[in-house]
Amino acid sequence: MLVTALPHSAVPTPAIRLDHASFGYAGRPFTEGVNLTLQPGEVVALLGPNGSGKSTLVRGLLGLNDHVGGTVEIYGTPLEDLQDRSRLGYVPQRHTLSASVRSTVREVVATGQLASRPWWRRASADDRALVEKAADTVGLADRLEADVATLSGGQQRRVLIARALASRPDVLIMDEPTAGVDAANQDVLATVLRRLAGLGVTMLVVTHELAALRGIVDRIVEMDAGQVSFDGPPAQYAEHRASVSRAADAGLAQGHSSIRHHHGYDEHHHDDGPVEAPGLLSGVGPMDGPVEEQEL
Ligand SMILES: Nc1ncnc2c1ncn2[C@@H]1O[C@H](COP(=O)(O)OP(=O)(O)OP(=O)(O)O)[C@@H](O)[C@H]1O
Repeated sequence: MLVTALPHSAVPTPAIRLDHASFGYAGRPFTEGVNLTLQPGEVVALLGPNGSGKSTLVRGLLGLNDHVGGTVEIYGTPLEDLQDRSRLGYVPQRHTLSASVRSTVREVVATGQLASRPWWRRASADDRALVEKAADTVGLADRLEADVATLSGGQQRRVLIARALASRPDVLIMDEPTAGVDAANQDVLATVLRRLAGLGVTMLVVTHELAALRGIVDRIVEMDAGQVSFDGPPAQYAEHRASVSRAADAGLAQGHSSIRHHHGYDEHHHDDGPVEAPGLLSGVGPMDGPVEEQEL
C-alpha cells in the first residue's frame, strides 16, 4: 500500500528552537549547550537557583546579551535574521513602573506597539483597539485612563503584560511575573496567565514561584549552573527534585557536602518567594489563598 507522507505543513514549526545554544556576556558563554523546543501554544516554566542562567537565557533570546554559539530559531527564523523583534513579547524582571512616570495605563500599553510601527505612522484604529483588548485581557479595561503611579505593584505587572501583548507577539517571555507581589495578587496574575494560556498564547515564564502557576504550565525546564538539568512535565518534576535531594543527602552522609552545594538546591530561594520543595506541586502554596477576582 502506498503510504502518503503528511504534508509538510502538518508538522508545526516550533515557536522557539534552541540547539546547543550558548548565551553570555562579552563573548563568553554562561549558559552552554542548551537544547530547548517550545511548540506553539505551550506554556513552559523556567526554574533554577539564583544565578543559574535563567535570565541570561531569556535575555539572550531577546537579543539583549550575546548569542555565543549553537542554533536559535524563532518560528523557523534564525535569531540573527529576525527582522521583527516585536514577535517576542517581553515582561522584564521585577519591574514596577516608576512613580515619576506620569502616564496613563493606555499610554504605557500603547508603547508596546512602538517597536513594530514605523515612526512616521500614527496609531491606527486597529492599534488603538488592540491596546484596549490587551488591557481587557489583563483585567484593566476599566483603568485605562488611570495614572500608572496610582496602581498597585500587581496591577503594574499586569500593565506590563498588556504592553507586551499590544504588539501581537508570537511568544510571550516573562521574567518572574509574580515575584514581589502578595499572595492575593499572585493569584490574580495567575488568573491572567491562565486566561492567556486558554487563548493559546505561547509562554516562557521564568519563575521561582511554581505553586502560583499550578495547573497552567505544560512543561518545566530547570537550569543549573548554566545548563538544562530537567525538561519534562510537571508531574515528573517533583520526582526529579526528590532524587536530587536523595543524591545530596547521600553525598552529605558520605561527607561530600559539595554535592548538595553543587546542585544549589539549598540556595534555591528567592528574596520574594517561598523555597521550592519536592512536594510543591501538590502542596500548599499561594494558590491556596483567596482569589481576589474583583481586582480583575
Ligand atoms: N550584564 C552582565 N554581565 C556579566 N555577567 C552577568 C550579567 N548579568 C548577569 N551576569 C551573570 O550571569 C550569571 C547568571 O545570571 P542570571 O541573571 O542569568 O541568573 P538567574 O538564574 O536569572 O538568577 P536569578 O534567579 O537571581 O534572577 C550570573 O553569574 C551573573 O552574575
